[in-house]
Amino acid sequence: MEQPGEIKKVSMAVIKRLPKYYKCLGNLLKNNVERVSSQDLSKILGFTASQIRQDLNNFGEFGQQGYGYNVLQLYTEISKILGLNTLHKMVLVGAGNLGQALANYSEFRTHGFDIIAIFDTNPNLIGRKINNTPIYSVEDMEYFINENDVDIAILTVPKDKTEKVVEVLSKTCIRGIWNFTPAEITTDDDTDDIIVENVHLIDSLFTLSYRINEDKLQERLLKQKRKIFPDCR
Ligand SMILES: NC(=O)c1ccc[n+]([C@@H]2O[C@H](COP(=O)([O-])OP(=O)(O)OC[C@H]3O[C@@H](n4cnc5c(N)ncnc54)[C@H](O)[C@@H]3O)[C@@H](O)[C@H]2O)c1
Repeated sequence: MEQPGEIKKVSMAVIKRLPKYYKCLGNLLKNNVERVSSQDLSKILGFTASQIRQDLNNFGEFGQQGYGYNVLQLYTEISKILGLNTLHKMVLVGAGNLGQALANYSEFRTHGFDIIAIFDTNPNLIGRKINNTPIYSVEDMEYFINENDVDIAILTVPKDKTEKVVEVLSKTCIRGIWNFTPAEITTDDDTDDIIVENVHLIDSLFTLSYRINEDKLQERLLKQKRKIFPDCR
């Protein structure tokens, strides 16, 4: 049986829900809530209570019948699983529109993700600071990353520059790339050890568009149905 504190491999679907649990438990802690039931969590999060019990069972036997979950214990455990109990050093590559917006977002630091350097090729940017973080020449990136044991690179360079940057990153100790460019980062022998997480706002917008369309379609179908069956709800 899994003991609290032991970490086992969990599915990607569960991992994607973990930040929601983490934020929710954090809010409960702020409100001095010591324990919570899966039913309470279900009301807050919108997942079914049985889904929640199943998800959280991945991390040990935290829940007790009639007691629920110990909020602090579960919060601490999820923070460990998400790797939030350690400080992550990050660099940002590409200090343009998006890069500057991300560098100015102080919430990353609050959660232990510290952007310690920014790299760019533009001589007008090199030497300046964004949110107190210095911008260096991309020429110095490889040395800097290895010297400072950086974990994560945030990629906000133009699409056609991505491959070159990734080539350099693959020679460093970087473990993860948070890729905001539209470029597909292919993993070869060099980049195999680097985990890539893609963020595509456009995909999210398309999903929203699909849902709006679907909603409109449902309304249209309902209107047509009501014409034929006026009592239909
Ligand atoms: N993921 C998303 O949802 C999303 C949203 C908007 C933009 N983007 C993408 O993010 C990237 C940046 O967009 P932007 O609007 O900030 O562009 P931008 O042109 O304003 O900024 C790009 C920056 O990268 C720098 N740069 C160019 N080559 C470089 C290199 N080899 N090394 C380091 N820096 C280099 C440029 O000097 C510039 O400062 C683009 O690929 C864009 O398509 C993604």
